[in-house]
Amino acid sequence: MFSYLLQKSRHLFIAAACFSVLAGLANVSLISQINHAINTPWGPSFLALAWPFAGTAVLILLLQSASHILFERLGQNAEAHLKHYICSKVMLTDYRRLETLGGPRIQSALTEHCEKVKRFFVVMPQAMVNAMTVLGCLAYLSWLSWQVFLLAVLVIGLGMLGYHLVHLRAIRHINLAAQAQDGLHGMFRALVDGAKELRLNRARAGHFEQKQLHPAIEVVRRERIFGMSIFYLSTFWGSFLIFGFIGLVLFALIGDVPDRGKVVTGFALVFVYMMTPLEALLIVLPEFNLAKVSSRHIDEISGELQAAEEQALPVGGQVFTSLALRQVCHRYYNEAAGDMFAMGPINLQLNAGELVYLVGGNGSGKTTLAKLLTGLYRAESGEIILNGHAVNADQLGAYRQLFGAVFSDFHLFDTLLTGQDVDAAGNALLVRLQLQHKVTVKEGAFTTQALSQGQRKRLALVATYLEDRPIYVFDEWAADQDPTFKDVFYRELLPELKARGKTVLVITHDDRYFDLADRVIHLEQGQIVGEKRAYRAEDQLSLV
Ligand SMILES: Nc1ncnc2c1ncn2[C@@H]1O[C@H](COP(=O)(O)OP(=O)(O)OP(=O)(O)O)[C@@H](O)[C@H]1O
Repeated sequence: MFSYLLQKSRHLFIAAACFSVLAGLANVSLISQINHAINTPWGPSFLALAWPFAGTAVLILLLQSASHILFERLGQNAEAHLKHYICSKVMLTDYRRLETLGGPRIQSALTEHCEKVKRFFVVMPQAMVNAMTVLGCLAYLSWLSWQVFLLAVLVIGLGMLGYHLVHLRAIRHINLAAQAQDGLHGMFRALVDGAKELRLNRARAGHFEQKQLHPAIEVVRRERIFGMSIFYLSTFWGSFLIFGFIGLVLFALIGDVPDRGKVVTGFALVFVYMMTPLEALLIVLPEFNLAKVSSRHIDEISGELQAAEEQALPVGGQVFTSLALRQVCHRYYNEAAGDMFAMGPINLQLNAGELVYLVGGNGSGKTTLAKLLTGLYRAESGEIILNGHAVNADQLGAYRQLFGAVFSDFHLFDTLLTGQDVDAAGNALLVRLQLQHKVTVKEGAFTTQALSQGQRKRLALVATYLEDRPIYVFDEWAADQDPTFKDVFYRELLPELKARGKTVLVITHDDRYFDLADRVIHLEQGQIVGEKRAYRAEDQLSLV
């Protein structure tokens, strides 16, 4: 991911890196000027050194500011780019895969991991300036004494080897913390979404807080402390080597040379000047490693978010006449519980203008069948036949556009994207569903969503109704509506849709209205066990 991001903004990166490198070189030039000034006697030639000094200092400030601004820009660009990239992958990913992957992992990729990758760019300019300063100081050292220079290279080599070994260990802890953090995102959601349940049940709240939330926070805390402590211990190792190096040079290597004072001052100046950037460099290294870990997590998650190919529907697929599931099968496997739910083989045909009810006990597979029918799930085996033509996996995206649906866990968007002026039609529907005093449709959007769950479900119905698709699926829409709205739904809206030639599949337990359906299909344990045409209340569903 890093190389891709760098590649994408390479011009900006090169410019920012050049500013950083120049700032580092200017830093080194400043130290040689200081050393020169220390060894120049007072007089006009000494005073003449002030102007280049001032010029170099101003140049350093300008270069550093420019590189900071450019790297900040790079960081923000990288974060925004990653968010766009992950979001569009999520949008295109197979629905079932998304269900399996789970919201918390995507959430943490979009927040924490993107932020850490951004930090890479934010800390980069200072790291580059520091690295250049250290390299420049080393070059200056080599000019002062090649023996000292070789010793410095040896020390830095040893330091880097130690760092590498230690960081491998630290990253293991940081990874564990990242995994626990993914779980925490789910818990944070439960903290708000489950606020009612938690307040109504102290035992549950206690269990959730003590056995789940706190332990997970604790794991993140502990593993991050371990990981980061190891990182900082490696900084200690680096500083230890530097002190050892300075001691060796000052007390063992220089010896009794002529002009000893001048030589020692020169070395001391370089050491003092080099120490701060070297330490800053050591401290910043963990951030690079954290960014690397996060980038790997983003790679992993986006690898799992596989977009399907998009192809148009088969010829003649656009004008809907009939739809059939042939030998369609699907399985859920719950690894944790060692449990499996198998649906199918299902054979089912829906024709244009048909009103079909799908009934069955809880957990019999009605919603799963609706998800297979609408193309949200890919069948493990079997076929979907649209207007007599098989729909292949790559055509599912186009196929899904035939449907308007309200599932029981619907999400209500503010805007009604129907491509035409729907305010009048929307407001007329709101009147029929007695919501006109609460909400209106204005410029293609609902004026509010601050309504009861049943009222919001009526809004979802309005939004879907206005989409004007050939096939509608309603998953227990009426379950939480009062009798008046059940009547409006079953006796007015559904027959109206049918009269407009729409095909409607209604998942329901409302047996009072079964007689209004053209067909009632009975599902149990993932199998169609009965079907009745022109159903009457006294009818029993017969086995197929
Ligand atoms: N996302 C999922 N992951 C794993 N298993 C699932 C998932 N969704 C449903 N199941 C399993 O599939 C079975 C059928 O579920 P489904 O929601 O299709 O039933 P349903 O007939 O719509 O039930 P209800 O009337 O309660 O809404 C359930 O028994 C459940 O074990």
